[in-house]
Amino acid sequence: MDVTLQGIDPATARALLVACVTLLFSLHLCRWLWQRSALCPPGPLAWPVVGNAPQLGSSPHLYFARMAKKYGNVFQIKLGCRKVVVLNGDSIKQALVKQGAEFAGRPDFTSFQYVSNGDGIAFGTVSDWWKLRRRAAQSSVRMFSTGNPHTKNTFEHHVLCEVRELLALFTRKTQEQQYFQPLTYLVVSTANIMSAVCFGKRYSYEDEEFRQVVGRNDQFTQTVGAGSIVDVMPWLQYFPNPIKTIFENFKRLNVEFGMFIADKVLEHRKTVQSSIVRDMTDALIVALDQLREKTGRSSEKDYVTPTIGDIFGASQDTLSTFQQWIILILVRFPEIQVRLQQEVDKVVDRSRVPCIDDQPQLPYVMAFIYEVMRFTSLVPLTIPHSTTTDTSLMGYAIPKNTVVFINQWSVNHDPAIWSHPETFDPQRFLDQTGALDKDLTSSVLLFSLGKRRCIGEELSKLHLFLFTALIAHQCNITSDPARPPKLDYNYGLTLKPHAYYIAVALREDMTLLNAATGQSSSEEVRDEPSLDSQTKE
Ligand code: HEM
Repeated sequence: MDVTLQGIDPATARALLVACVTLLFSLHLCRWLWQRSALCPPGPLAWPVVGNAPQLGSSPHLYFARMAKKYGNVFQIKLGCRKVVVLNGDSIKQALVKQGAEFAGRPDFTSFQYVSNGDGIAFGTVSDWWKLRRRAAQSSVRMFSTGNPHTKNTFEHHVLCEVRELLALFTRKTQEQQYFQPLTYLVVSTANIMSAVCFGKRYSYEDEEFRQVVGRNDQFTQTVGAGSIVDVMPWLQYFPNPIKTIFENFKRLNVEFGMFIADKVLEHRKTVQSSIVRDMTDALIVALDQLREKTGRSSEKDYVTPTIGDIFGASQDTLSTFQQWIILILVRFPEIQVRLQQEVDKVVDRSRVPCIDDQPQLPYVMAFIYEVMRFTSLVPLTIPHSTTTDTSLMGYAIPKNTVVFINQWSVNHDPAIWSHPETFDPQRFLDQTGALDKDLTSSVLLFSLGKRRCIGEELSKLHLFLFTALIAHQCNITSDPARPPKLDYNYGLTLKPHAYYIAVALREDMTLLNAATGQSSSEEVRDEPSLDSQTKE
């Protein structure tokens, strides 16, 4: 030691030491950075400030599917200054089911704070209290839909009554205008079914407050859908621009929606009894009050409003959009409408209306519904997820709090699963004996998977079955030859079909529907609707 250091003064020795340590540290850092970048998901080059936002275009799910072909099922983009990992194809099951807890978070997006005041289930991130509330919400949904034969029958009655009102309205509109736009009526009709189960009340098609509350779904879904600009470039809120205006409207509609729901909860609280649970709001008041007591949160705020608000909001938007697609597809493919009619006529005949118990005997109806789910993928990306911890997926490192987009569309249009995925063909879900192919129906991804899977899946399938079977049994729907229907849509959390025009003719009269709903055939339909907004669609 003495020999090597001989002739070197202490200051030089110290400098050499520092240089060596710095060199070693730099080498180590370079290696670490290299390793990290090697493990990062690949992805397209991003622009400064805006990232890949301009590339998303009007259909981000299609852009993501194209990028997945280039970079693989797990890739990364930048939106504004946020990194977003996009999952496609088989990586979705791996993340949401096999590594469910790690991918179950929600990002801290600005828009999410305004939905249900940031206290809801759908847009809130995971916590123990959130899990308890989610479970309570799930069981109250079941209690008023698919829980047992009695609840199923009550739910069926709500659907029957609303389909009856809707068809009476549609035939009257056809008489008055020949061809009319059905989109808004389908929203009010669906919202009424969910209002009956959530609040024990239906509304007239003319009710201004109700129309205001449910008539702005498109503004809501545009802002919370994956790829929404305000969430990744929040600075856009601070000076006048179109995004700021959209966001201001979004905030206003959330406040108004919250007030509508809070009012219903308040009314229920005045008369609720734990021995007679009348509807989902009652069920949630009882369940959440018990939970608050059990967990020592009695003094905390009331979570009934955000919870029932999420159920009502999530259900009426998705189900009404689904119905809009069903009607559009029936007029776009009239031969499929005829095939549905043939099946229901054969199984149900013309002496009664279709009911829940007919479902196993109506495989083509179910095949049609699954094909509408697959083909439209009307919720193309789920609500954005985030990682709850540092994790890795398919060999790529994904840090905690990374925003994750789940591209359901990519699964439903994967040519490895579906032959000619761009063709609408319900037959693909039937096996050689004409029975529903359960393996294939379970390959459709629309309600997500894992810990964030939709809590309304069973209710939705029951609702959509009844709606489709009743429509096929009761009426003929045709499109306006002067305005042929197109399958175009506006992107958002749900894909909204563009306006289209239809005419509706009853196949017989309303006698069977009246009898099934306990309505005398001479009775007038309850409301005379005049939705001005129809002309604005
Ligand atoms: C066709 C109808 C429907 C479709 C396509 C649909 C689809 C979805 C999707 C894709 C999600 C997001 C899952 C995720 O982020 O991974 C979701 C969440 C949710 N849905 Fe549905 N949904 C439908 C109907 C309903 C109904 C009828 C209800 C209530 C009765 C409902 C209540 C909810 C709730 C509360 C969540 C949030 C779950 C969570 O964050 O843990 N949905 N739904």
